[in-house]
Amino acid sequence: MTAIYQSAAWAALKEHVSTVDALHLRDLMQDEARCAALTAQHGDILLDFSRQRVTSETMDMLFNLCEAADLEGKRAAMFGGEKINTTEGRAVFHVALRAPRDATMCVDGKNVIPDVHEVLDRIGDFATRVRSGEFKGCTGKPLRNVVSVGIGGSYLGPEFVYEALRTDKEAAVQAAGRRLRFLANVDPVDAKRALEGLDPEETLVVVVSKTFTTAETMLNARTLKDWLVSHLKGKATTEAITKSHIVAVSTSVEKCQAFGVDAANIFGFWDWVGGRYSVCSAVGALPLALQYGYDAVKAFLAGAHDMDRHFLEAPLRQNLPVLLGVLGVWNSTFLGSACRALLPYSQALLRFAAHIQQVDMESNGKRVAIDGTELPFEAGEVDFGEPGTNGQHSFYQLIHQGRIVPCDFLGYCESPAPVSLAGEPVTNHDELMSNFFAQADALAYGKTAEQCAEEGVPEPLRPHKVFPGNRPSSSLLFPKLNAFSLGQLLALYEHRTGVQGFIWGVNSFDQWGVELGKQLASKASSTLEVRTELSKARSSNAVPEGFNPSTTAMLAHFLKHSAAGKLAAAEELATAK
Ligand SMILES: O=P(O)(O)OC[C@H]1O[C@](O)(CO)[C@@H](O)[C@@H]1O
Repeated sequence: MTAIYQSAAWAALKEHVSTVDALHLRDLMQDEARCAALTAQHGDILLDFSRQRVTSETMDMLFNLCEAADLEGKRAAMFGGEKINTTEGRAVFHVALRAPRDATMCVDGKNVIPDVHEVLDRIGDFATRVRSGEFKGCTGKPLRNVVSVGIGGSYLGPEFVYEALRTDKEAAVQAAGRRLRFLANVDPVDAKRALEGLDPEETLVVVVSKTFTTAETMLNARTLKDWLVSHLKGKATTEAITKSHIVAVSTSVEKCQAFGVDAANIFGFWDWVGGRYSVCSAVGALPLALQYGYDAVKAFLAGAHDMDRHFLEAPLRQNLPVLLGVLGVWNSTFLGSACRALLPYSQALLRFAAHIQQVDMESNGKRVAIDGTELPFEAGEVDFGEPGTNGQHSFYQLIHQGRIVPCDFLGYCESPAPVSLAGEPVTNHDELMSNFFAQADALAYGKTAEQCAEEGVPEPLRPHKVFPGNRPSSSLLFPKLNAFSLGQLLALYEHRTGVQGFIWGVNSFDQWGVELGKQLASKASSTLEVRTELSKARSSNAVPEGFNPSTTAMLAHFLKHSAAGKLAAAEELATAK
């Protein structure tokens, strides 16, 4: 297959850029037929991409590019369980995690759906027993608190969904009297914050790790095990404490058992689930079912599945993930915007951008094509975002008058927590949404020097008050935020990332780029080992070996200034033994 960047479709788009550069959204938005054509709908979800710098010709060319990239073939291969993650020799089958029980979806000729639902059933049963108090702590107390220990894909997705459902009426009822905390960072501050105010007798620790080898997660898991044992040791054996207070989610049952987790308390998933695509597995399903009940999880999975069907079956021109994907490729590869802003006008989605940062940037932040050849263009976008209207008072100055940053605006017609004050002309949600509508238009239309003059802006100030406009954005309008629509939103953005990777010809499902930093970190960590090198800590002037001059100097500075803390820690340990 010809490399996509050598295709006629790619060359045509390159050529077409100058045509679009001669146009301004201010004029394009006057064309009602164009605006109507640049919308798409899935059920009650409306996507309006008329504020994208495209004409119908641009869209035709982008769909030619999809054909040249064999997008539909690659999509079918993914849904067919083929091992499209060639560098790891794995299928990419997160869609199977949310398929109905009667579906048949195979990897290596084996239908994986029975296994998927066997784990989901166990999660439903376990969550019900913990929430009812049938499954108790080792001292007989109900386990009201859950601390989910995991990082990256074993944390960001579950936390995004947890935060999003906190203000959902039904979910809030189900969460009454319960606490769910996340511990991701190896920074001891994160452990302190996660455990703040928690009674160990009422706390269940869920250790979440696809590999069960990630350094941060395993050290945090040992730290929390130590916390439980040190507080409960007078009341039960370590084995009994572990059996009642520690469960695990992983693809490696053996490693979980080696950590001491009882086999009945291990919830598996499979290597065909990428970490950053794992929120629909036990990674998300278990902590969320413990907090909100299993019905919320079922609704979330059903929403994701609904979007999977849409992605698989809808014609490309009416296919929301495909439209968002091709527009992302157009803005970044052809119009040269390296960044993209995710702007949910919903405070409940405060952790959405963080999750999509990993989904998108760990997937498409690649320098070589899937066959290993170097790419002559930059793949991947730099994603960032903040809920509206907060972002308006932070980085919107730049997106209006600084560099061009394509934006995705997300909004909901209904608020999960409506407020309307007597005497106020609009409800609080309407006030929020008026900004949702206004900001996209302000970016598109801008304000000219002539308009500034008409407003009486003094000459010298005009250049500062001109808004160039012509800044692209898409607007997504959902009816309301609940577990089902959250599943739809998640799958929409997962598939958007997949579409871009399929077009760019990269492997969106591996992440070799995270390894070097980890290797160097474990090398540095061995230098900073305290417990066995008690003596070394005393002589804080020990010069670390094996590093470049600047790292050596920094390590020496760190050792010098942290020796005191370490000495205290080491002596405390020595006396404790
Ligand atoms: O779930 P695990 O195996 O602990 O990995 C955590 C995260 O670390 C990464 O491998 C990156 O380092 C992510 O891809 C993954 O989501």
